Amino acid sequence: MNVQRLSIPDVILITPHQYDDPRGCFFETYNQHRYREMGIDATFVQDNHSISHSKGIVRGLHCQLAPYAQGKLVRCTHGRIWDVAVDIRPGSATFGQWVTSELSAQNRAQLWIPPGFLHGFCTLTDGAEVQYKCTDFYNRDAERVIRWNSQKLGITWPVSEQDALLSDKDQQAPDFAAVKDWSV
Ligand SMILES: Cc1cn([C@H]2C[C@H](O)[C@@H](COP(=O)(O)OP(=O)(O)O[C@H]3O[C@@H](C)C(=O)[C@@H](O)[C@H]3O)O2)c(=O)[nH]c1=O
Repeated sequence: MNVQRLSIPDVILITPHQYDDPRGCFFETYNQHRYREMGIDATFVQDNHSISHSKGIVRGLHCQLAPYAQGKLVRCTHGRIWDVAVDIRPGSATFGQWVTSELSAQNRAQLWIPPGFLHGFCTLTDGAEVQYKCTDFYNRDAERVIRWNSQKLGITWPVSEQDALLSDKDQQAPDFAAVKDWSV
């Protein structure tokens, strides 16, 4: 298993060890003991499976406010995605900074995004499936949505504004700069 802390060190990129044999391969996608050893002291209560049908679909940026903030362990099980996490933890030295990683069915990589981050992704292939474990339950009222290409954040997405496909909710989301209360 390869464990890499990103430029925001609480965000961790994990590549499980893969066991290959003539039948195919095997790898663990979550092991409480091993993940706790690397600093992911989380209890997961909900698993999500998201299917996107084309390239250039953007989901995000989303979070849930405290006390419903969710940590997420994200992986891509079909196709490729470009995954983004934005630090919105009050008082954090890296507040407003973001990290990205390419997750794919091929590279098996997982991104651990702790509570207190916005999350979003863009599909890089025609068809992508994303599965993620969450540390808290979905709560529509606690959800906050921020514009994916917020000028203030300056995230370099792999898709243009014209080509990006978004939900109505994500299209109408406010800019990061417009939000004054980040009590997540
Ligand atoms: C996220 C979620 C949505 N839903 C419902 C609400 C809605 O009717 C439908 C689609 O929801 P959304 O449009 O919010 O789905 P989506 O845009 O895929 O939202 C997700 O985006 C990524 C980036 C995340 O990080 C997730 O936490 C989640 O916010 O599914 C649930 O029932 N449970 C859930 O956990």
